Amino acid sequence: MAEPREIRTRPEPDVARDAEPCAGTEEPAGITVGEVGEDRVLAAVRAVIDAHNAEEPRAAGLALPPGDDAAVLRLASAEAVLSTDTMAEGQDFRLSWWSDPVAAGRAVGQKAAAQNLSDLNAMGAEPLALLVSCTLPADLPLAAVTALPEGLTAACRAPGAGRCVVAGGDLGSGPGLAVTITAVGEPWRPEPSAAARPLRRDGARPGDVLAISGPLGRAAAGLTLIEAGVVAPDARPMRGQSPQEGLLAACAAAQTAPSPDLTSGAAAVRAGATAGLDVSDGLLRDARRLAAASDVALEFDPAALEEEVEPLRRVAETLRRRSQGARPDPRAWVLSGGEDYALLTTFGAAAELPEGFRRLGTVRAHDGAPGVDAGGSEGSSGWDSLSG
Ligand SMILES: Nc1ncnc2c1ncn2[C@@H]1O[C@H](COP(=O)(O)OP(=O)(O)OP(=O)(O)O)[C@@H](O)[C@H]1O
Ligand SMILES: Cc1ncc(C[n+]2csc(CCOP(=O)(O)O)c2C)c(N)n1
Ligand SMILES: [Mg+2]
Repeated sequence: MAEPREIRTRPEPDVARDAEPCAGTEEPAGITVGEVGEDRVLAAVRAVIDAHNAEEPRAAGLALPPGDDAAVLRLASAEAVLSTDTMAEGQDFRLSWWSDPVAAGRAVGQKAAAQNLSDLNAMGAEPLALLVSCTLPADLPLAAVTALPEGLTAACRAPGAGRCVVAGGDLGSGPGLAVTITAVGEPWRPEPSAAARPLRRDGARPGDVLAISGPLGRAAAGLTLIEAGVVAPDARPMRGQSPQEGLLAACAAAQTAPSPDLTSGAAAVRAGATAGLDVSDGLLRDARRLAAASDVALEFDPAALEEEVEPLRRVAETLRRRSQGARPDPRAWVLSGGEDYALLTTFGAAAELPEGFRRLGTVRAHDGAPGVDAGGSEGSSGWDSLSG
């Protein structure tokens, strides 16, 4: 019989098994997925997903719900927008960050959904369905797996994603927890009678304004804070906290359960954005991708970058005080941290930036090769999914 895997302060298995049942199932707390087997894990997962899919307007979009070899989705548009992304234990999160398997499962589910929803948002598309494939170690507590769809469906209830169903998935076993999501969407229209126009990376033109839709560097700061044991992974900003504790909690939340603004893609399309992508691998690395696709140079405004870095200097200061030997670099968090899921966008010079967008710089013609000018920090590499 497989022992439940180490999730920091998890109770001793025999004690846990006599305790309250696992949420949403009749199983004792602490029982593992290997002990209950595929059918019972699937039943627990489906209970959460089916309840989510049954609510209007989502139910109206599912012509055939999960349960057959594939689901059938109703599309209004002639074009679908497709994206996929994997989150793997060790590379994207550590289960050892959490003491509670339910909190761990919820956060992993929310982040896996959020990073995929962010990619659709970055295409100017409305998310309609997710397919969720899970690799589960046999010794993972069932409670963590039941919590996964709770995190997924919570992410789908964010403004901008309200029509998104979970159309199915797959369960398999392997040495580490991994969640792969495929997301399906439809491009937003600038206005009801206009043709759909996905937000691509290749439309930036010299003279355009470069803008960003959300905070930068927080997820990277959160990763450092959590790894140093300075902030708990489930810390969340709350009323009554000091502004500094609230900021530290916002960094933890940005890392473990990001909630990108999923209305920003539609807003960018309506405001006539010329190009856009979401910042997942670091501002400069992703900006270089946009510059290369559009064959332009992106010039960052030093004062605008400083505004992003400034609040994180206070985070770095707390980290230095509370964790001996820590050498945080708040500028590197902003420029190359990654996992921000903010929308980096370009607009024509005359366009009014939509609410929530801040100006970051200017698009210029390049003098030889596309690239970015960030006041001497251009060498910063960002995240590489194979070499870290
Ligand atoms: N194994 C693969 N097979 C086919 N296409 C791939 C594969 N891996 C990546 N791609 C394609 O390469 C492009 C860039 O991939 P990348 O993962 O960098 O996309 P992204 O969504 O911007 O990044 P992130 O994963 O950080 O969100 C995407 O269009 C993606 O579909
Ligand atoms: C344990 C642990 N180690 C490192 C990181 C940092 N990290 C992981 S993926 C990624 C970029 C986006 O990836 P992708 O392009 O695959 O979506 C970054 C910056 C983390 N979150 N947890
Ligand atoms: Mg992306």
